[in-house]
Amino acid sequence: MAGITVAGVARSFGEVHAVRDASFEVARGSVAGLIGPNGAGKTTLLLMLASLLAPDSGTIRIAGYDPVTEPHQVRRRMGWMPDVLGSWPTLSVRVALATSARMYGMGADEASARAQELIELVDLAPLAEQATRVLSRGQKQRLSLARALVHDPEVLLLDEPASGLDPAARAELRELVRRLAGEGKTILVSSHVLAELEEMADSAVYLAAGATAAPEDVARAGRAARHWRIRSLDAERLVAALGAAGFGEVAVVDRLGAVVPLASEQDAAQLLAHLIGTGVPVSSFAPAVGDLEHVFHDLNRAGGDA
Ligand SMILES: Nc1ncnc2c1ncn2[C@@H]1O[C@H](COP(=O)(O)OP(=O)(O)OP(=O)(O)O)[C@@H](O)[C@H]1O
Repeated sequence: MAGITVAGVARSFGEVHAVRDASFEVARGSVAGLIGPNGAGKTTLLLMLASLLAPDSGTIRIAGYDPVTEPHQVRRRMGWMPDVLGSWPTLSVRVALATSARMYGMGADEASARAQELIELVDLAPLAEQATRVLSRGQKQRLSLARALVHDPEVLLLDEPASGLDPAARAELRELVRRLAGEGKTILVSSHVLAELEEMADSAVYLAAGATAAPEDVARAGRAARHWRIRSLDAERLVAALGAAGFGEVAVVDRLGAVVPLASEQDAAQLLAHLIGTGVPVSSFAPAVGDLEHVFHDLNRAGGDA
């Protein structure tokens, strides 16, 4: 059984069709990225998965339970990290976490032990006795993640968890998410930072104008023509060789090298062999953007053309 199953889910707010048709599965013990432009319906979808908003139609299962008819079962097994932490501003980090733990039915001693574990897990020890209102945005994100983990849930829903985090904290978040998935948790993460998701997610759910992209469209987008960035120790020779190779127009030449549109991985392999064969000192040859970003742009372009 999948950790998360969504089939034909829709939700409107009056005339606004925030989610029109969402269908996807996230395998147990895996991380899925939830990707979509602003206003695509990501937060609305996550709220429905978290049992905080009822769908108008469709079915959702979280660890096998229905958030509409079995919200208590879902909340026991699901941790929700909202994009903005709404919390008790005057409580200390430690007391806020212990209070959350008490709300899940833990006794006082168990709750304070859990608070201590979580403070260490998200690296908030030096701030444990501070009121939560004095935390920086990134520190609040870490507290919010700790709160989502209080009851050791099977399924985690993270809405923009990396927002406001510095690069070191982002790297720690990635590691933590991977570790939690390794322990068997099912994790759905929404983020606009696709390079971030690239390193963290096993799969991706693309949402545009309230609808998830069909798997065949995602596969097609993955195979579509894309830009490759090529660097050489001798930029002039590279540009001359590219012109002569006839693989397509060089799109950009800048201090980071040349960017060339190529129809397929086969073309990329052939061009690389050609450049090396003609003696161009190539120092780097790679897709200009990651796979997720490539698919995201291609799907949005295709959606815009429709
Ligand atoms: N409570 C509400 N009442 C009316 N409209 C809403 C409500 N919540 C969301 N919407 C609308 O539904 C659409 C989807 O919003 P949602 O917040 O789910 O998008 P999102 O993908 O999370 O966007 P972002 O990436 O900008 O956070 C938007 O047009 C939004 O204005």
